[in-house]
Amino acid sequence: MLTTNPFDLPDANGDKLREECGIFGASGSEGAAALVALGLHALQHRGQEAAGITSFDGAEFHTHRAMGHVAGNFDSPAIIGQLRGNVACGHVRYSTTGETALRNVQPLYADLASGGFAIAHNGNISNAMRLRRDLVRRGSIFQSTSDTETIIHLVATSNYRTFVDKFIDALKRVEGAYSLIVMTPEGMIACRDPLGIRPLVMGKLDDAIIFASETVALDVVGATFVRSIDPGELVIVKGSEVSSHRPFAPTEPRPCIFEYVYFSRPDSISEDRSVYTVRKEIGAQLAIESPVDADLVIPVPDSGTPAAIGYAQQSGIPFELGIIRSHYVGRTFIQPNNEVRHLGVKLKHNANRALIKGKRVVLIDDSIVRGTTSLKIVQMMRDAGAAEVHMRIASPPTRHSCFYGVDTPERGKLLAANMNIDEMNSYIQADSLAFVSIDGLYKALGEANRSDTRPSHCDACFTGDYPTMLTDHDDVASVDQFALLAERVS
Ligand SMILES: O=P(O)(O)OC[C@H]1O[C@H](OP(=O)(O)OP(=O)(O)O)[C@H](O)[C@@H]1O
Ligand SMILES: NC(=O)CC[C@H](N)C(=O)O
Ligand code: SF4
Ligand SMILES: [Mg+2]
Repeated sequence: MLTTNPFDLPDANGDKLREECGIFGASGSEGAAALVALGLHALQHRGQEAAGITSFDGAEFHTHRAMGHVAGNFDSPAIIGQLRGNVACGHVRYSTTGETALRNVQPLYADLASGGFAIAHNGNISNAMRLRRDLVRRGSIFQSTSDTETIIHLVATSNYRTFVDKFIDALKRVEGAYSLIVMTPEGMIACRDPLGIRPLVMGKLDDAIIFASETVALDVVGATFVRSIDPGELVIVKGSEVSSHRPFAPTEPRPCIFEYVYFSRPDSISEDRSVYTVRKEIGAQLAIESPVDADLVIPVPDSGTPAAIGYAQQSGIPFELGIIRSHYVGRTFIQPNNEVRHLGVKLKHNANRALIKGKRVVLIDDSIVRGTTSLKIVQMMRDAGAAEVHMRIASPPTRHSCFYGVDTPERGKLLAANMNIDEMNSYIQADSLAFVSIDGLYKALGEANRSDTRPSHCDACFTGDYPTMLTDHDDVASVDQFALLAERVS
């Protein structure tokens, strides 16, 4: 369904696996907002729907939030100039709860009894609906449909005395995934949920303390990496004073393994591991587990590239850029609907014909979600004259939805939730298809295999083993069950 303007894309309908959000905070830096804008720019791959920055000048909070990219929204000196103060935090968004609308763009802000409160959140609260219902019954008036706003109301209605105690009380009532940066008149707090599902790191730039979703954002602003925020840790910055608090009972962390597969930028360091090196290692595992006789290893750019280098090095098959990617199209994960997604893939990738003709090629991509990309790329290789097309995927089949800050399509739309590998192979029309095993993925992280009893990461989208309660999901399921029962009874 094309309009007369082929680039005039219809509104998002939210049924595609999207990425996450990115958060960045700076405390103690003159013109902190400019630094935050640069940091958010480095995190743009994590969220391209909307961006926002809130600053505090010692007396007042200032906010600018808008739909669209960081560059378009924060490249004007007038806007940056109005975000006064030496403390600021910001957010790039992909929505997981609440529609793509200005009222849900973060940082969210409220005037509480304790003063101003701004919050930037990466993750998703898996009992937000239940909490919201209870809060609304008790009189809370929500301004947005975002899960993040429940934290504001829980803080506002907490019976504890100090702000920090109210905040901790609120966190103890939410389940799911959250990396947060919050600002109050007293200072900045950065924290991670007890399982550390979403990432968050701390850096330093002269006297300023920086918090960011990924280390790449520290690099971009010239900050040095200090350490990761620990799962369940709150770091409080008040002027030049930094203190660490651990209000939760210690648990085995479960950071998201998909950060290594796709979300993080390859030049980031995650939990002391280079994301690039892990991706190469996954490719090498894939070559060990699923070798193929071929002439060329070809990456599906962008995020298939490091794994393809690993596959080529391990197999000895030459690596070539057999697909050229347009730099003017973003990630196709985020294309809003099927028609546009197909168009997007064609706009984005093109076969390097001169290289392909008559060759047996191994295509390497990081993941298959709906299969849109694989289907197109295999066909593209055939059209360019490939003799054989073998597809190798640097993650296990994505069979389950994510409830922790990644907007996965519902299960029914995940190719691997509906088909076995042979069926998927027929669907994408490749000569062969293989995925790295779940143990192979853990081997790439330096572990012997996946521990079934104590897995070191969240890998629920591959295994269905969710590390937290999923209250809202279960509520919906029980409502559905109830409706089904009522239907049967009537
Ligand atoms: O099976 P699908 O539904 O097509 O989704 C999977 C594809 O989407 C992602 O690429 P994307 O284009 O989003 O980003 P990238 O440029 O970082 O690879 C991923 O790397 C796969 O190529
Ligand atoms: N992807 C995310 O981390 C989203 C944060 C939050 N749940 C929102 O929808 O705004
Ligand atoms: S379900 Fe998948 S994408 Fe979501 S947090 Fe777990 S590993 Fe990451
Ligand atoms: Mg891709």
